[in-house]
Amino acid sequence: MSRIVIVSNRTPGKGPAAGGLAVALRKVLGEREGFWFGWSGKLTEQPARAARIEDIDGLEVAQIDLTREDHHAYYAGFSNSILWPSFHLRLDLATIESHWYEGYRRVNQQFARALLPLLKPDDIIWVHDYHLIPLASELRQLGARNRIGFYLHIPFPTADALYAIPHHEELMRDLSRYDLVGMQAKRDVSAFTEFAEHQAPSTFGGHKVQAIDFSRTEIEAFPIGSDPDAFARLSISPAATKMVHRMKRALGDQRLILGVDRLDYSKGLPQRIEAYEKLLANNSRMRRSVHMLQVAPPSRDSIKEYQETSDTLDAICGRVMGHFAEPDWQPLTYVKRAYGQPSLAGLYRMARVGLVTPLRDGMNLVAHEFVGAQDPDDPGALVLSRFAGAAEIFPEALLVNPFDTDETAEALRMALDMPLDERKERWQALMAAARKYNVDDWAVSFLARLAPGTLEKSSTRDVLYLASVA
Ligand SMILES: O=P(O)(O)OC[C@H]1O[C@@H](O)[C@H](O)[C@@H](O)[C@@H]1O
Repeated sequence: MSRIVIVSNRTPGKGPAAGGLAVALRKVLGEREGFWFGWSGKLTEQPARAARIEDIDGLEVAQIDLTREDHHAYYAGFSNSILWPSFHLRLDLATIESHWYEGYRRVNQQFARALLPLLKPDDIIWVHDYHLIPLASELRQLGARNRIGFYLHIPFPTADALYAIPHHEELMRDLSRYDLVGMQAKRDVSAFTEFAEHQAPSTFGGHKVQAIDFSRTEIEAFPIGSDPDAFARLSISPAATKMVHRMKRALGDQRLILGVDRLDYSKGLPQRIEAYEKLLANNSRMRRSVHMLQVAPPSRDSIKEYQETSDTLDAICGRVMGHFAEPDWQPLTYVKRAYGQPSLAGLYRMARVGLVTPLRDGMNLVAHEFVGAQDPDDPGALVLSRFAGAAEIFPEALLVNPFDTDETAEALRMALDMPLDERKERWQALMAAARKYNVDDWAVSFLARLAPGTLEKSSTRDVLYLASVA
């Protein structure tokens, strides 16, 4: 049986795996032979030529060190100051320093050179996310003939945003070197197909670039999910229950509105707090009977735009507190810290409203986990951005335009006033979808498509969208 090789920028660490994705991919590697390859998290003077292989809680992990300079250009630079904002349609927040591309490319070459000697001819390689778009090209250039798949965890940009990315044509050509490209949502496959079918002439150097041949590459939507039943169990675990008791002591009868997001400008946090501010302003009866908790662990804080988002959020939260707080009532708690899955599961379960309003998001697993954690007899309501991939899976959520804070405020009011029967009905549909699009089937479906015949597909989920681009 072929081995599976997972490649991603970050590798799983020691101790309990944090997210559903890491758990699912660990499971794939637990059931089959294979290993995980990625950056070690270490920065060195000299680039590492060979990977160090370690056993991490029974999982074989091969890691390489990067130089500080390369890592900066590859991670904070090209990946997170150009690709991330552009793919999330925030060109206003992109820093277009095209020289970062060299570092990005160098790191991808370094990954390929260190990975190649570890490969067997029939290994199936699964590359994850925007940091590693060129990896298949680099491996193929070194002679690898393996089946190689790529999964993009973030949204695919519209054509205009794509054209603003330096070297976008090379990146698209790189994608054509994969056998399978997986995306989160139908809209991403459509955006990709739009580019592939109407490739604009190059704006660089005045010469026409030969059209990219995508005929060997399958493009398909594989919406990622969570393990909602595991989350349901976790939400009544002792650690979760401890958190619930703690919160109940603090909240009394107040209904909880909960947001949990990395502190990232794509998550729409300022707009979300403004919507809550409008809820309180327009519905004085809600004051003292609701409380909003926003958990926002800091992220990528070496990047200026992230620091600015953090400052903006501090100011908005301060404004709401100053305006509505009373000596014995606070409208809002804002926590800039990460919590473990059990505590989060407890918080999700006790929340009356899950508020998930990214301005643009690949999928958004918080929405899935919130659904999984609800009490079937008294479920909370989900207010969800139309611009999260999750909106394609969860039409029974209260879908909002997160830029329209009046609309989000009104959805919050509806969620808080929603009768129990309606909450149950909506939740049952949401839970059925969360189960159908679960993370285990996601991994199996992707691998079955990447290596037909060598893997059994046990999934019952539908293929959402398949585009064949010639
Ligand atoms: O790895 P970072 O920069 O801390 O970001 C966390 C994660 O953010 C996700 O949204 C990306 O798709 C992942 O690839 C990434 O690992």
